[in-house]
Amino acid sequence: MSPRCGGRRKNTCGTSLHIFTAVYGVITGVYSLLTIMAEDALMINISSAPEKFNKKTNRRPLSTAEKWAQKKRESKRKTVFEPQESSASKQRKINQTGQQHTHKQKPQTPRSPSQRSNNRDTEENADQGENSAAKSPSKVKTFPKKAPEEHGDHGRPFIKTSSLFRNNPEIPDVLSPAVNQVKEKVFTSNMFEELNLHPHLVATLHKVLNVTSMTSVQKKTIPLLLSGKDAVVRSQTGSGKTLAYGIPVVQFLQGMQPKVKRSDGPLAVVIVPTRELALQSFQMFQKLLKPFTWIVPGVLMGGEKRKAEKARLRKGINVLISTPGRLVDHIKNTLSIAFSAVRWLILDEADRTLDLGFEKDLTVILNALNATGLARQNVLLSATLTEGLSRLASISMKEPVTIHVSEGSEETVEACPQAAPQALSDSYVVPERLQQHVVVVPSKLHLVCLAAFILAKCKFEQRQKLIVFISSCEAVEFLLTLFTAILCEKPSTTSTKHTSASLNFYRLHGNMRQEERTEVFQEFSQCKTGILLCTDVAARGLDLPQVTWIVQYNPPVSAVEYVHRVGRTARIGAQGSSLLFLTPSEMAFVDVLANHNISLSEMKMEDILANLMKDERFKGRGKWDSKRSAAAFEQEVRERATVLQTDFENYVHANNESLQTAKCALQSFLRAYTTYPSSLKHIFHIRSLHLGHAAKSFGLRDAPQGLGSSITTNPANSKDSKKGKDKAKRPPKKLTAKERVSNLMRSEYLSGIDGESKSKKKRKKKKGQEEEEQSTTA
Ligand SMILES: Nc1ncnc2c1ncn2[C@@H]1O[C@H](COP(=O)(O)OP(=O)(O)OP(=O)(O)O)[C@@H](O)[C@H]1O
Repeated sequence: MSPRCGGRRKNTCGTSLHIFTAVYGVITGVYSLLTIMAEDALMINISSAPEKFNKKTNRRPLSTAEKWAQKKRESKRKTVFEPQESSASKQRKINQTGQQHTHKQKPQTPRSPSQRSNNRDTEENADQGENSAAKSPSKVKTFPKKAPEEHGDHGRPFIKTSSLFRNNPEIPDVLSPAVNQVKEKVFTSNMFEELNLHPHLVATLHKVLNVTSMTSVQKKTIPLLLSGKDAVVRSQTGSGKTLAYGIPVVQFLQGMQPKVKRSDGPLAVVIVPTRELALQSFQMFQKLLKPFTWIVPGVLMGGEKRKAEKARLRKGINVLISTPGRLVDHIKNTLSIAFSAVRWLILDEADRTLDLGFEKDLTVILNALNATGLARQNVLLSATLTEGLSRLASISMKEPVTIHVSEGSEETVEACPQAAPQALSDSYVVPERLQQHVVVVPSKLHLVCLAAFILAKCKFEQRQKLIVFISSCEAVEFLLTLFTAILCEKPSTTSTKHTSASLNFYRLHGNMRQEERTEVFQEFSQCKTGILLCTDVAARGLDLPQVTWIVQYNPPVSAVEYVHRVGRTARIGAQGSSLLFLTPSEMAFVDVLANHNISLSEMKMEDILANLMKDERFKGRGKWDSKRSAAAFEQEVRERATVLQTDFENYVHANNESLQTAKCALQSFLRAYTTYPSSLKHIFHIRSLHLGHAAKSFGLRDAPQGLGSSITTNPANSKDSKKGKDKAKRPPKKLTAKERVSNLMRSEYLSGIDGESKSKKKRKKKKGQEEEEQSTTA
């Protein structure tokens, strides 16, 4: 080729290049404008109020008029798009925006498709860079880098996932130390007939309670108690401790001479920490006493009408089951309660009863019982015996025998007089067929991860029954409303594949009315599938049949509470699973559990989120088909998680009421977070929480203002502050850690008089005395 020709050609090429560049510029400009509109529409969608799904397309629709109107408004506020701007400077801007973006949603600079894809790459790279800089790559789990095809290059509408998946702390591998998990055999081959019980009692066990062979703890405890000894009993959750004390009490009472009369009053007193547990024990005694109609069981618990309880006490209750607070209430206010005949005192879940707030009540009860001077048998029971228990044992028992069901078989059951209960408290026993898991989830992703897990279990699997433990009553209420609104939504008519089961949510916490609590307890006991969102009020003793999963959405305050929570499943030899949610900063809790011989296996957050692929309601904006790459799959999962989170946020921000509920729930969560004991503060410290990320887990786009000050305020004072200006002006009372724990406990275990104001107590006392006077004169 000659240089001339070459030159001409060069010139021709140069001219063509100019024309091409101009045309390209126009096309790019138009294309960019269209894309901005599309992107803005997406942003509008993210921040707008929740809208109903379009059943045909299964998308969140946004009318063109809305898009344009919003676009116009947005364009006034936003930086004007400048097509002339060099891509390098635009990239700088984008990077700055990306760096500034923490948890505040800021107006975004519009970007061209290629810039958006670059930005996505940059954001991902930045995140991965941060991660890898801090941690060795082998230990760090990150989402795979996106393939270019997922970045909008195929014209897929773009979903902004960055705020949910960006700037999260890294997730190190869980290294659960190997432990020698202690095992207890649940059943023995021995039958109840061998115990020389009343034949009607044995028949009742067979026919009414449907039990034939004894469990290990029953085999050891029943004969010991029948021999008249005091006992401290520890055996794993769901091993039959209730019958272990119920059978000897009934056997003893039915054989009493002269025959028991109602007018004898209480002969056995059973103290349990929660109302539901009181109800459960009462129902068990009702069944056991069926053939012995002259012995009357009765229950007293907070939330019930005192007047009715008094009337029943006056008529006579022989086996009295009560929560500590309500019994103290009656001891102080009801003249007709007399303990002169009491022969048995049972403290079920004794260590919990001893928890802050109940020790005083227990002292009042013990003093009232001791005043009669009658010989009495005392029994303390729990799956976990703690230090406080030895103190109680020493003041309330005579030479107690400690029963500890240990590894192997019934032969290894130990009965050692005077054994110090705390010697047994280092390693806890969990049911052998319980599969324990832990998942490490950054705060921001907590909400979608829980939702994905619930959908996976209760929507796409058969006959699953879940209990989800949450740290505060307000958070339970909030999640119930949110999940009911978003997860229970009617599925698309176009996809019938995975939409058979509907989700049934229940809730249980200490701020509910008693009738409601009882109703929920009964309903959830009987249901075949459902999700119970609850506080620790349901952690102890409750025997809810066929629970398949325990989810600890907020970590427990101790290893002891962990054991009791997971103990709501895998009961009496059945199978069950548990899942503990931890944030990366809370991972050391795994070691705390390992110190008590509890070992967990890891479940991956990504695997849980991947369950969203089964739910077409949350699908991303592009066309998804299963033949695409693993990275595309990962991206689709992220998009679905973002769609779900967006739905949550839209719901929360739709009106002031839902916004306040979310803020209140976040506040109570933070308040609960301050109540971890000092021994665990290095793991669960309020300072290690990222408030913005925590806010996201309550569907809030920002951390509300003034959170820090409100979480140190006494919640009990909040009502007072509304009463008058003077009170509101007073600086909030700073509480000690102990007071804060105590407040929390009272709200969870409200048992009648706890937590009431002094004036209210006074009024009730006066009313009680009046009633008493009336009834004695009548
Ligand atoms: N010998 C038995 N055979 C079969 N089932 C039994 C037997 N004893 C008790 N059960 C059943 O086992 C379940 C668990 O019993 P229970 O609630 O007494 O356990 P627990 O040890 O008190 O548990 P937790 O420590 O959680 O309070 C109950 O449904 C009970 O009816």
